Amino acid sequence: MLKKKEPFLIGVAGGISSGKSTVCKKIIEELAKLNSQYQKHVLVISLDSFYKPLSPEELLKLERGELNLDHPSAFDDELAYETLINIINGKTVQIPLYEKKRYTFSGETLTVTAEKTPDILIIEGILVFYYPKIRELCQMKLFVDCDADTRLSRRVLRDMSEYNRHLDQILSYYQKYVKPAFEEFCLPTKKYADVIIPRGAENTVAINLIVQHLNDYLNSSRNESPKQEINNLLTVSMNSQSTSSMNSSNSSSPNKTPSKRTDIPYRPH
Ligand SMILES: Nc1ncnc2c1ncn2[C@@H]1O[C@H](COP(=O)(O)OP(=O)(O)O)[C@@H](O)[C@H]1O
Ligand SMILES: Nc1ccn([C@@H]2O[C@H](COP(=O)(O)O)[C@@H](O)[C@H]2O)c(=O)n1
Repeated sequence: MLKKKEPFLIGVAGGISSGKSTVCKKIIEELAKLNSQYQKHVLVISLDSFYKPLSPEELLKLERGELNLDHPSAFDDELAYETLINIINGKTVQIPLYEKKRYTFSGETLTVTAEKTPDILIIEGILVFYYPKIRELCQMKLFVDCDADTRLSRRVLRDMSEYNRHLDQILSYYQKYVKPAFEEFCLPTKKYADVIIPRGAENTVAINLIVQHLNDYLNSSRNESPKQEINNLLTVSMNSQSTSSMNSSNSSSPNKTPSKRTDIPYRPH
């Protein structure tokens, strides 16, 4: 059996509640429709999995609305980068699952082993393109564009219905931290995107172009045994883990060469 090709890394950035996760799901669904014969493996990782754990003092600050979870320093970008590198190099990694509602990690992790190395790896989050090392690792960069009113209204609905947060708390946090951080750290990274997606998952033209490109990549990366059953789609979302399946065709390879990363450091165990 020939060695499996390393995963194709996609970065998906955009403001809060812009539709990043929904775009990821849509890409996966549409890819599955194009590929009917072979199991493919797509792994979506949220940058939320790399929030720095909060100390009891920091949790108290958060309760007082004095801790900024939208600032680049809130994430362990080095750990996120190393995790991506290790997945790309076929190493076993543990990805912690973050619970937004409780501002903490659930204690559960998703294990990605060499056998489960994905064909396509997606990292999504507000600041995915802020960190140069992560940004430069991405072979395809997508920025989900959505107006601020829509994002805020989605955020209010989500925080109230899913996380039982109070309206005044949500709005003051938004004004104090979320909006300024979007303007200072997220929006300026839009320029790095290969594709800017207005209207998110509803933008079928953009989604279809992206999916076609990925399908070409999948069909040109057939250096694994064709009948090899690769584990199903794995999705790590902000606060949940779900598994579903996705198929891909192994038929006529268009032999296209997707953009290739260079200088990926090899990280031994
Ligand atoms: N194109 C869209 N039209 C309408 N609602 C959407 C659209 N994209 C996402 N949503 C909804 O907005 C909310 C936030 O979307 P999500 O994909 O979770 O955003 P993000 O991952 O950027 O935080 C969800 O309730 C989702 O169903
Ligand atoms: N426990 C937490 C941690 C972060 N947030 C907010 O999530 C936003 C980013 O996630 P998106 O899915 O909206 O991109 C960011 O604005 C954080 O303030 C949270 O609500 N709870």
